[in-house]
Amino acid sequence: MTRDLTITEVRLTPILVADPPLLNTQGVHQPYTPRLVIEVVTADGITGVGETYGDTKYLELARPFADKLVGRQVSDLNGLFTTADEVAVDSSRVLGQVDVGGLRGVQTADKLRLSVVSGFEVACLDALGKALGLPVHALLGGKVRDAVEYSAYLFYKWADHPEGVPCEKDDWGAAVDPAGVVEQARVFTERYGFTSFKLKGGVFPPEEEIAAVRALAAAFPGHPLRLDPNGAWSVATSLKVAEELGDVLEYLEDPALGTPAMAEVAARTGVPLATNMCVTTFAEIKEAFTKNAVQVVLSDHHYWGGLRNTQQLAAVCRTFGVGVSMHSNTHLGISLAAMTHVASTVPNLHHACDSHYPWQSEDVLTERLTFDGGKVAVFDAPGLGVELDRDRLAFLHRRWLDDDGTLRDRDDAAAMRVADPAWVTPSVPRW
Ligand SMILES: O=C([O-])C(=O)C[C@H](O)[C@@H](O)C(=O)[O-]
Ligand SMILES: [Mg+2]
Repeated sequence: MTRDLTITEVRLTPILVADPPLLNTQGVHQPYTPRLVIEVVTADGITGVGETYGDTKYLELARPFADKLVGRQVSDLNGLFTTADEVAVDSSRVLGQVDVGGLRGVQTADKLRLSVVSGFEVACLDALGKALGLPVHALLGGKVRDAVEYSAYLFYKWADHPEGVPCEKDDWGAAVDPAGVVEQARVFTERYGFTSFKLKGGVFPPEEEIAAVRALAAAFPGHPLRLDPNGAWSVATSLKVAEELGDVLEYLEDPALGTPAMAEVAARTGVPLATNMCVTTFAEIKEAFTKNAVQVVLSDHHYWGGLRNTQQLAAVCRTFGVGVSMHSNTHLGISLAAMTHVASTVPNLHHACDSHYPWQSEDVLTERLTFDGGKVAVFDAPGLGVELDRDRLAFLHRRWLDDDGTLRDRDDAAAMRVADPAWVTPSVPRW
């Protein structure tokens, strides 16, 4: 049977999804965070879905990009990149800018484009898979595992967003000390069966975060542990933490900011270093790998440009003997499905991937994805194997429409200022 894979329509739906008060070195998560849901429709009436960042700068690019795709084939995945290059990026969005205050490294025009392309690539792969009756992992060459392991992503957290701020309540409670962190980890294991743990650090002075990791090690002996202060420490502080926690850490994630500082730390500790901050583009690989600055790259299909670029990154890492795993920030089930498909095809994935999904009480799918024993089973249904819940999508879009603009761009420092008007983004190194 021949199929008409021509794209006849692209729908873009920006939404705001509930987010708990999770703390990081920049500040705190807003009560609602923007995401963009992308749908591509083919001449045969097949719809593919994708998801990416929904902040204004991404929407500004996604709209003209979407217009250019009408009339093209969903199978023309390579063409997405050349088409994206034709869309102008407002230089004020990228010059001297960093992503989410630096949490995802530098901001460049290319990275901005790739962050948009990734959502469309996933939507095209979903549509193509549905048209061919094949799961996305088959389009990527086939899965090498039937389930993908994720780690519990622990956060220091307030019980509630600041008083008076409209928000959705969550049932996780507060975690602002070692006992709270261990309790949160227990809930993660009970609800999802995770066996490895990552703590988002850079929030409290290093001694307190060392104590929290020590408490985790005592509560979960032998389980892989990670600590990620998002580059908040000096080289000296990073080395001190590495020395104190070296016996229990699987890796230390971005202890210090930038490749030269990471290389200095790496040269003086045996603890492996992971990053989603100094290697975030192909252009950054050469310096980091030749300086031996990182031992694990945390890929993220959103900003690396999609699932096939993630496979290419994994191949480069394999060539250099560098490990690979996955970074995550707030995302929904479409992206978790996409992450799981690509992760299932990467042979050299030796660490459990990060996922924020357990923190998201809201989704746009008819059925939430589930973790069993800390793993997500790889779907074998055509495409991504997920279905959009149009009522939920409309509800979350209505929230975005009703917002006066304050929540449409993620800003953890601004969210912190609601609780602490004197808060300024800490200069780095903070400790
Ligand atoms: O370094 C990381 O793993 C992240 O930046 C992940 C997320 O952005 C996390 O820090 C957050 O959302 O606060
Ligand atoms: Mg990180």
